[in-house]
Amino acid sequence: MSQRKNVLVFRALPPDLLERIAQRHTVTVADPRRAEELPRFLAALPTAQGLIGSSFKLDAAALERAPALEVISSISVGVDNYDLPYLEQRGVMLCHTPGVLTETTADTLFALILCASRRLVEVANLVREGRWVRNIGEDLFGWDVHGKTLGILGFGRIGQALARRAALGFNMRVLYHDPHAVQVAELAGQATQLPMDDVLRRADIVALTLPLTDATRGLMGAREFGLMKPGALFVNGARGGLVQEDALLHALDHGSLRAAALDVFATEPLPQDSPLRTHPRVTPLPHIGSATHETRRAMAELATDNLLMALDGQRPACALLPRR
Ligand SMILES: NC(=O)C1=CN([C@@H]2O[C@H](COP(=O)(O)OP(=O)(O)OC[C@H]3O[C@@H](n4cnc5c(N)ncnc54)[C@H](OP(=O)(O)O)[C@@H]3O)[C@@H](O)[C@H]2O)C=CC1
Ligand SMILES: O=CC(=O)O
Repeated sequence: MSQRKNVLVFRALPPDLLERIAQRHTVTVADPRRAEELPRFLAALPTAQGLIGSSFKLDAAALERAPALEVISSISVGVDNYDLPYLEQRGVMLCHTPGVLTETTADTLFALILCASRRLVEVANLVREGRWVRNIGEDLFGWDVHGKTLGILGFGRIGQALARRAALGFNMRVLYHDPHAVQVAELAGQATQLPMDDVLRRADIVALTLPLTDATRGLMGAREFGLMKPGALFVNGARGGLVQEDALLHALDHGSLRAAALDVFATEPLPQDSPLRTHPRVTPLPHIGSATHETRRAMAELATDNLLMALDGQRPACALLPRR
């Protein structure tokens, strides 16, 4: 039996998974995003050997308070909340949850495409608010999705799952950009890799499915929105920091972007005074890409497995750091 260690759980876990961890280690549960729990979180950091949670920025300054730390097990695939060079230099293991959320997140992205193209929120509100008194007119017609060209920036797990839905389910052409030359056999003839600017120029719908890093922060700015086809739809299911939000608003209000469908924002939760919250041509979601019962459960299980393996001195398959 390995040594009992201190684990700080900074995002709610299902009770049975908490119990699994507590059988082996000493657990503190404290969500730093809740003001009343922050003091307990800060008090537990100095002795914590394992951290498990998500949706909270743990930068170098925060982790300086955790000198005993051995592993962070993130309940997410994205790891932009962590300072990777700092963790690498300290030798702290970082694990994440790739794969188990891929299909659900691609579903969400495709739902956003359909929702924004067919204006589902607008017309549902018309019915709810008792304004459906005659057949709708052209002012509320939508745009077809089937047969269009979908551009995908970031052709990894989620990008490919989105491409499959588009090409195989909706007869769409797929253009994608990724640093790797990725080929997906079942999409042969229906998905083409191009430089990013060509994807932007040629796609009717552009979707982001790439990670937020120092290299990709602010990737979509005025120049990039300016390259997009007149009347195109922009979809972000990855991270808000990839987009210069002022440039997006400008493209909506003064450029030729038709609409934006966004699951993620530069600041989350979206500030009350953000123009993106109420813009008539923005479909905003509260970062729900992976938020189904089944997938959130699978993510929590995988993160728990990762944590326990790492605290046992093993390297889980989902360890990103230390790099091999
Ligand atoms: N909305 C939500 O709730 C969710 C959002 N996400 C976000 O989606 C992201 C992608 O997840 P996933 O598909 O599993 O990750 P993957 O690593 O499988 O795919 C991302 C791909 O994007 C590539 N990439 C990196 N930089 C660029 C660039 N400048 N241009 C084009 N492609 C680039 C990566 O290449 P390389 O490997 O070389 O870096 C990789 O092939 C996550 O990082 C996360 O931020 C994920 C889940 C849910
Ligand atoms: O945004 C979600 C993630 O898993 O990353």
